Amino acid sequence: MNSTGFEISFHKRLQGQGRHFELDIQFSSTAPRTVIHGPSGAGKTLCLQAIAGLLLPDSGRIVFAGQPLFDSSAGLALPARARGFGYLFQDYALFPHLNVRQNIAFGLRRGLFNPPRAASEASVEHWLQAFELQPVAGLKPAQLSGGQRQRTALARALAPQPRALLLDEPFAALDSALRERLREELAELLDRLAIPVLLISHDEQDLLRFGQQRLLLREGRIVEVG
Ligand SMILES: Nc1ncnc2c1ncn2[C@@H]1O[C@H](COP(=O)(O)OP(=O)(O)OP(=O)(O)O)[C@@H](O)[C@H]1O
Repeated sequence: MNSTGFEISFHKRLQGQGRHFELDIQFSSTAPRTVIHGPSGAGKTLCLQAIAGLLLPDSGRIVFAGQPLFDSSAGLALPARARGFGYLFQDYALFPHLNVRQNIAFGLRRGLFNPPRAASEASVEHWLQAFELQPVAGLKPAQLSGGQRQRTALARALAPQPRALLLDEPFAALDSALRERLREELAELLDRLAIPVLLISHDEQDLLRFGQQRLLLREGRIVEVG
């Protein structure tokens, strides 16, 4: 039994517009940082969504830290909010009508942890400071730079103290200079937080920086583990 990382084995068939796509995912991981990489269209985002609870597999098991989150044979499918993961979407999915502070606070009010108001405010201030977002705390996402948007989304994912972080191409929306800087910043931050990370990317540099364990995904299957 792997009681610290992911134990994943599931199947999902998606059908749409005369095409179909099959995901048949099997891996287990104990490394603090795992990268799933592979070409565009390989199924990386769908795989991460299934682990997060945003996509329901047809069958199989998804276990984290020894706890089953999905088990088709037992009729178990925990909803996303009960899985305790922080999730960073490829386009960050910030709420456009909320400012930076409100975006970060959102997960605290709605989340599993539901802390008292004072603790929630302290946590938001902590993350504003940690990511140097105080000067833009009152701005809406459309008024932010790419890097500020990414840091806001990361702060929102981290504020509820998730037990693991799921990152979908965290640097893809950034220009190359900023991408390198934020990659370094995030790697250092994650070292300090000691929180398990599952990251998907098709960028070789992400693989080098984050890929303690590397899983190559092709056509819906993990074909290489390194
Ligand atoms: N609802 C759906 N119905 C049918 N096929 C789908 C559906 N959603 C995604 N797909 C297909 O599944 C495949 C995998 O998509 P996915 O977004 O997971 O790829 P990816 O590896 O994350 O790609 P990228 O690196 O470009 O983001 C694609 O071919 C996509 O067209």
